[in-house]
Order: sequence, then C-alpha cells, then structure tokens
Amino acid sequence: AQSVWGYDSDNGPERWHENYPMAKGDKQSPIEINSKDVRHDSSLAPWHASYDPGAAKTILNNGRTCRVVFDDSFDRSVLRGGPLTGAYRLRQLHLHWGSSDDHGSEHVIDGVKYAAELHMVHWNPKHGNFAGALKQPDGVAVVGIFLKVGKTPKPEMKRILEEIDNIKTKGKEAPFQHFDPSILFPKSRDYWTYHGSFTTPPCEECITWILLREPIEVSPDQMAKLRSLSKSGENEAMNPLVDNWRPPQPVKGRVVRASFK
Ligand SMILES: NS(=O)(=O)c1ccc2oc(=S)[nH]c2c1
Ligand SMILES: [Zn+2]
Repeated sequence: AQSVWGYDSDNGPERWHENYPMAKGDKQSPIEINSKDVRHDSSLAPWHASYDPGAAKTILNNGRTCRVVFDDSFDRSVLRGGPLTGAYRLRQLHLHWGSSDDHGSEHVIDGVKYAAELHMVHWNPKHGNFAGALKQPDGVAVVGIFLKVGKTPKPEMKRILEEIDNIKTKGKEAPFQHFDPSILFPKSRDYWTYHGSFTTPPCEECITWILLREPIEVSPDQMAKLRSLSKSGENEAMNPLVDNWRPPQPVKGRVVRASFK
C-alpha cells in the first residue's frame, strides 16, 4: 500500500485515487479557468468578510502546508454574500506554492500559473460541524487569492512569513493571535466562482470556490521564506516543503461564473 498521501512521485496527485476514490470525481479542483468559457453573471452579489482578529489561534506546519487556525466554535469570523447563502465560518487558511516563482498555484488562469495560492477555508454551520459540512455540496466555501512575486509586497503577508521561523519543521505549531486575514484581500472584489472539491485528499466535492481575480504581491525573499519550510520533522533530514499543489482537473462541463465583465 502507498504511504500517506503527499506530492512526491510515489504518493502524489496521480495516485491519490487509489486510497481516495473521490479524487476521480466529476467536480474536482483545481481547474484551469479560460476567460473565453467564463460566463458573466450580473445576479452574483458582492461577497463580504467580517473577521474577528481575536479568532486567530495558531500557525502550524503539518508537513504539507503552512496553516493558520481560527476559533470557529461560533459565528465569530464569517464570510457572506457572493454565491453563498448564509454565513460561513472561517476555520483555517493555508497556502500552496512552487519550487520557483513561475509556478505554484493550483488554479491556472488563462494559462498563467502564479507563484502561490492562498486558501481561506469556511464552512456552513447549518451542517452542524466541519465534518458534517464536508458531506454537503454547500458545505464549504474557499476564498482563493493568487500570489505573484513583485516589487511592492503586501506588508500584511509579513506577519505570516515572520512566524515561519517558529514552525520550520513538520508538527511545529506556534501561537498566532490578533490577526485579521481580510488585510490580505486585494483592492478589487472581482471573483470567479464554480463548484468543486478539496484539492487534497479525501477530495470531497463540497466546495463553492470564490477565486479573486486580482493577485496580491509578495517579495522574492518572502517566497524564499515559504520554501524554507521542511516537510520533515526536526530530527530528520531537511526536505524542502515546496510544490504542494495539485494540477488542474477535468472541468467536465462545469460553468465558471464571473462577478465582473
Ligand atoms: N486546498 S483546499 O481545498 O482549500 C483544502 C484542503 C484540505 C483541507 O482540510 C481542511 S481542514 N481544509 C482544507 C481545505
Ligand atoms: Zn488549499
């Protein structure tokens, strides 16, 4: 049997379906978005995040990504509007990135791969808890923000990247408080939306994706910082945590809607 899933040749995206059959479903993520196939939907409402900075709890390296965890025990930090019905609770945010600046994002836009992609994961409390929400088509909403390398990095990214030094190896966790992730949003609220899945096993098809059109900028050494994380534990050989992205999956007739013309 294969070892636990990952992004290497022996346990990577091409083999996930062996232990997680949903990986071969009809509504998998990520996907490639081609503007010519996108449908502008004027009925799409704007989305709104109202996050409580006090909800941020910890930041951790789980050997597959760098994740910030929030208190989602009540409607404390929520996402509303856009394609969503009701308020979805912010549970965690994490990133996917490449071994060099020319790739790393999961969604690909008109052939463009960004250096990284940040995911803010929210769940629908009408389904009781996160585990229950995973089983529902309207269970989870993920806001995706593309990161590109540039000269005017967003100072707010600094906060996450400063913590990297405390979580270098797999299993490391550090307190991460007083953080409002909405400072990471770009100026424009324009977005694409479609129905898809988790981009990691078990690949449940429970996600309403809200992908922001405008990327945010990070600096080359901020990307280097991200790439300095290790997949392995502190007593093991350093194994750079890079290329933790799933390639685009078949669209299978799904329509991607745009909030903008
Ligand atoms: N990459 S993603 O589809 O946003 C994704 C993948 C795995 C996850 O586990 C939790 S918890 N939230 C998750 C979000
Ligand atoms: Zn993700």
